[in-house]
Amino acid sequence: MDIAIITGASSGLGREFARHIADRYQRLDEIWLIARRHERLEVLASELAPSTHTALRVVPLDLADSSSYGRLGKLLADAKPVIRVLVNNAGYEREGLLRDMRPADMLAMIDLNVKGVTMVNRVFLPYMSRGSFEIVTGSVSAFAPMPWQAVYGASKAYVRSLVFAIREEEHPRGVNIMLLSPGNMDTEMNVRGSGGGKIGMLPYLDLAGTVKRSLSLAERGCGEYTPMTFYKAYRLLAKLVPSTLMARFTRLNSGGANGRGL
Ligand SMILES: NC(=O)C1=CN([C@@H]2O[C@H](COP(=O)(O)OP(=O)(O)OC[C@H]3O[C@@H](n4cnc5c(N)ncnc54)[C@H](OP(=O)(O)O)[C@@H]3O)[C@@H](O)[C@H]2O)C=CC1
Ligand SMILES: N[C@@H](C=O)C(=O)O
Repeated sequence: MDIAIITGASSGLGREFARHIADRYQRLDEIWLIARRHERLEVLASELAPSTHTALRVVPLDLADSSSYGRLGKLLADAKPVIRVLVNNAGYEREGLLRDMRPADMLAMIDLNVKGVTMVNRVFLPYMSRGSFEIVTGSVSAFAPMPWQAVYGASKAYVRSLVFAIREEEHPRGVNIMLLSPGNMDTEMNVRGSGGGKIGMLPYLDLAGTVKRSLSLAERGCGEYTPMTFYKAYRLLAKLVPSTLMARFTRLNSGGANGRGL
């Protein structure tokens, strides 16, 4: 049984991936939609059902909760699928001065963006084989330290490092892993116009275009995709300039002394 799996499918980028995958890979037997909000996933599944022969499986899970990995392992052991496409996308973001942040928010980012993204790989990679590919959603926030988004940026820097390492581990058996590093996207996480800071004035990506291009690049074995020339230039800048100086620059873009939205 050939399947695709999308985490964070209940909104934003993940939901867009689900729509495109259902349309693009009509030969899949099942698509598994994972997120916490069960009803949202059910609505998406019924929206997609009329235009695909692929079965849609709603898998409501909290990927920040360690017990979910065992439950996924059990589902996989029962179904014994070949995972053709994996979109490891669920993410959580809260910002503020680290010394003032709610510990629960900080832990939620670490539990999902670091632990969850890592364990999704551990659980699913053994079921992927030659020709399969994974897209992991990182962020431009990984390129340089991000004052007022310190934990989120660091969690995405972890993702970036993880992806490039396991990409090499998986290459010999023909499984491609691609890091997608988006800039601003108008989703629940970052509703356009809702923040007071300067980051909100940076360009926003077109979700459909980003998803289409990501799938075609990952299919072809690409390892990294940063949409938009503006964010590619930022990636290059962050490579050339020392991190301490970059942090000063990103601090200004985060809203200066008061930070973004504070
Ligand atoms: N929006 C932006 O500007 C940018 C976003 N990103 C990254 O893109 C990815 C997608 O985010 P985006 O679509 O923008 O944001 P959304 O908030 O719209 O989507 C986040 C998704 O993650 C799911 N999710 C959150 N927490 C958990 C959890 N504990 N367990 C399982 N699923 C969870 C949410 O579903 P539910 O709440 O139902 O669990 C939702 O489906 C994230 O990794 C984000 O960090 C990167 C760069 C920029
Ligand atoms: N979530 C984003 C910003 O708020 C990002 O990853 O840049």
